[in-house]
Amino acid sequence: MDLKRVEVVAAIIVRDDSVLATERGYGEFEGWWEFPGGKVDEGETPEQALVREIREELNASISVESYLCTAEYDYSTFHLSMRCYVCKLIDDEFELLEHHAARWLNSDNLREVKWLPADIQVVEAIEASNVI
Ligand SMILES: Nc1nc2c([nH]c(=O)n2[C@H]2C[C@H](O)[C@@H](COP(=O)(O)OP(=O)(O)OP(=O)(O)O)O2)c(=O)[nH]1
Repeated sequence: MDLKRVEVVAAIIVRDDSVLATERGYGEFEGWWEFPGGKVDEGETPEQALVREIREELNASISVESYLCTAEYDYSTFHLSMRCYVCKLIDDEFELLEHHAARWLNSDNLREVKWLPADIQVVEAIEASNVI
């Protein structure tokens, strides 16, 4: 049987030579690290979903700068299709409304956190780009 397809957007928030990683604060993947974002609602563009999710999760405004990659990954109960965009914080500040922790990671320590399995593809795309 085909797995249910879940469409997600994720923000690769860049500042200087670092990207923002956040630790999931609840649910099945609690304790795993991810790029902030979430599911796209019906009728939303990916960019609109991203701006909404970052407001909900980080109480921050972002500008969506460019498309980076799409991670495709089969979890046991669903297929994840995750579009990732390079973004910038409009103000420097953010709050962790849903996550346990956040870290700014650079190219030397990008692999130090326990990334969600799908995110290894995104880490590779960051490494192959000149994003950080
Ligand atoms: N936001 C985000 N989600 C990711 C990443 N990597 C990854 O596998 N995922 C998965 C985890 C979730 O199953 C799904 C994102 O959905 P979500 O953040 O809305 O999570 P959720 O299911 O807890 O949300 P909700 O239904 O409670 O609103 O994508 C990532 O880097 N960022």
